[in-house]
Amino acid sequence: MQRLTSIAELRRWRADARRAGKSVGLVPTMGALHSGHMALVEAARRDCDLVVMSIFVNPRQFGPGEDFDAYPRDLEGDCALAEAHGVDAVFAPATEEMYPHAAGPLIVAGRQADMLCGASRPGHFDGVLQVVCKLFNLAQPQQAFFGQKDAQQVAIIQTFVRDYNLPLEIAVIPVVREADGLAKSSRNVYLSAEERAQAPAIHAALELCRMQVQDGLGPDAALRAARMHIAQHLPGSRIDYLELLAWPDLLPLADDTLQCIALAAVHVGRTRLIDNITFER
Ligand SMILES: Nc1ncnc2c1ncn2[C@@H]1O[C@H](COP(=O)(O)OP(=O)(O)OP(=O)(O)O)[C@@H](O)[C@H]1O
Ligand SMILES: CC(C)(CO)[C@@H](O)C(=O)[O-]
Ligand code: BAL
Repeated sequence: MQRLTSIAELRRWRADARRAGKSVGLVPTMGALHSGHMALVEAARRDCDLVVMSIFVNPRQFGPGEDFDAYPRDLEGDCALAEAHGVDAVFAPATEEMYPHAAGPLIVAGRQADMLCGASRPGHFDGVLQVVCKLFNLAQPQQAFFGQKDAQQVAIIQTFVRDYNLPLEIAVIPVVREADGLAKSSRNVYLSAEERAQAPAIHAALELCRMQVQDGLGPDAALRAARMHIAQHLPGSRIDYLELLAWPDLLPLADDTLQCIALAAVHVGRTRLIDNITFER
């Protein structure tokens, strides 16, 4: 596996792939890799000749007071795991390599960024689009792989790719969970033993919401039941949002909505966890 740290090295790697007639799959990550990331790698290996993974904790998607400094970093462990899973190249640039200027031209995410995580993390999705756009331009992948765990991110990136006619396909990989239902996340390491034991209540609440809707209950009643479940099973937590929307456009449910998504962000101690499930009504 090749380890690339400069933009020039990534460009050379990409040019070699083109000369060899190989297709490229990009897996963008912030590192602290787990089996959720590996599901993205496996899909990329199935679909593409070569897989490049980026590992970059992108400062521009963190707001003031967020966990940029505390975010788990383990480049050596990540590279070993990536290599063991057949990643061909890891691109792990320094911040100055990606952002040589203090301020760059901003990409402003549209309507889909005004709610959910975008409402509590203003500017977050502008930062995501900025780094993702640079990675797409550098790696020029035929496909880029993202996790459904970050559902709003997926919707915003898909809209961006469509609106700007970017020449690549976005592949979306289902949420990988622990045996008890907790979505795998690099931030799970922040949880205390007690918080970790209670955290599966988020997924259980989303499932409860799904069952209620599929049993014919209205969205408000289903969301109330889900909120109550979290209050009972995750005492001391704070719900940032818990919503039921149409998927993938993230619009309010209409009478004829078929594809739904139940999404939650919950503060568990000092950790903010997100999760979602999609289902048919
Ligand atoms: N449990 C998971 N299942 C599927 N995809 C995942 C999962 N966790 C992360 N991913 C995907 O991996 C990619 C990189 O995510 P990232 O490096 O932010 O990891 P993360 O575990 O989501 O971290 P955090 O929870 O701190 O945001 C994203 O596309 C994300 O959706
Ligand atoms: C897509 C991404 C790697 C951009 O920094 C990040 O938002 C993430 O890990 O989901
Ligand atoms: N996976 C989303 C990246 C973030 O929380 O900044």
